[in-house]
Amino acid sequence: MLCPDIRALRYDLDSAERLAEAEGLALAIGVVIAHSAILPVRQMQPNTLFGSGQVENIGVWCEQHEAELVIVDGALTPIQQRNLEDKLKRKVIDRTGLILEIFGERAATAEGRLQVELAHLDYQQSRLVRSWTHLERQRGGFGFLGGPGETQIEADRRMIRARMARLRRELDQVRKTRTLHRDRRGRAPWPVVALVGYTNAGKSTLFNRLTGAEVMAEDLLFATLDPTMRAISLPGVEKAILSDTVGFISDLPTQLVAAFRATLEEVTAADVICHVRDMANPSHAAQKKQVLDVLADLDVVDAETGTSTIPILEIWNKADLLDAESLTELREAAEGQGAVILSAVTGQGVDLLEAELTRMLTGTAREVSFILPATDGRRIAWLHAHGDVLTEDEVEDSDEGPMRRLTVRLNPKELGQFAALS
Ligand SMILES: Nc1nc2c(ncn2[C@@H]2O[C@H](COP(=O)(O)OP(=O)(O)OP(=O)(O)O)[C@@H](O)[C@H]2O)c(=O)[nH]1
Repeated sequence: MLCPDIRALRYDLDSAERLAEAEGLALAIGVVIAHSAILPVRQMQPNTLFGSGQVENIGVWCEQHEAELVIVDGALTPIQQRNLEDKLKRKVIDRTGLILEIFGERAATAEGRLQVELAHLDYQQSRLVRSWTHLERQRGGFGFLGGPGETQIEADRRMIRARMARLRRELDQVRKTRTLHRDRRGRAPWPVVALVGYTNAGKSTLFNRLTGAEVMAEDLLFATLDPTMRAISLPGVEKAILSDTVGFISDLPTQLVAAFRATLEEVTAADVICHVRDMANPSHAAQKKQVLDVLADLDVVDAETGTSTIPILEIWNKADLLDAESLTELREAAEGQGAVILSAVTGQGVDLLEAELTRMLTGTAREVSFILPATDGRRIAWLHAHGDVLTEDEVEDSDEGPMRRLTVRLNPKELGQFAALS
């Protein structure tokens, strides 16, 4: 596992933290790490990224440890990858390749799988295109055109393009179905709580604790690629939906940002976002920034002011790993910031989280539209008595007799009461 420390680049995490994260990612797909190194790169070498002395050292490590795979936690051009493979006589993958492997292994839903395949093809295509232009330039230099190489690469590119077009159509279809489901849920009288957080922060553990579900308890990064939704009950709120999301990681390669944005769309429909943070991790501040950047990307948080369109509750997790002194300091800070300190593993503090969620959910009113038979005087009167009716009109051309459409502001508790009327 090689972590290039490239002088010309700015990193959010320091190199030891980056290496630790990358090792975690590799472990998540069952790679056994024989040797790790941080390699300073003063000047990026176009052919091999690393300098020739460094490449030699890598070769020695590979021999010593009988390594089968070399992972470079950075971006390699197709040429660098090929040259390194030639010199080291081993498979070499870069960070995008590694994350694609993980995503590929973890994708659970149809949409997740389609997205992973699309991202994979996109990655392959860029490699083919680039090596093709490279070949073309060479051929031009020798003064002849065409040749067997070109036809093969052209054919590969055509095949990839066709497959990508088909995948996009399938994805569109899956998304339409998902939106339909979400609309249906949007009309359902249950508030949605979305768990977000940096990878390994403890979202799945907390999700299991709150829902009582044995979903995944392994010590794995990316235990969740696709949002998982479950109903939870909170004191005072009849029912709420808890959704777990994919863990955020630093430096997500751009091809993947687009591909995985959709898995986070659930977050934009949430009533409350719980941001789970691993307070025992020394990089928790940098990790928080990464999470807020992703939320800004989803237009949930304003990148300039830091204000959010959806209330965000910070959960300071892994309290059991902190010493008494740090815990006292955190308690004071949490009070000022409205954060909840807990341990998803021991369960300590989870009752405080439930109480805070109840408070937030019963406090926030939502705009909901109902279409009711005009003859249903009881429920229409109930909405006027309990909610804030914003609009009320007749639905034209209804097949089911005269209907009325009411747009009402109700808090989740009232929504639950209204549902219980029918
Ligand atoms: N000691 C301690 N360990 C915790 C706590 N919460 C989670 N963990 C551990 O942290 C690791 C990661 O937990 P997960 O729940 O899988 O983390 P996640 O945020 O869902 O991770 P991704 O799926 O990668 O996004 C596991 O080994 C958990 O057992 C906690 O409160 N205390």
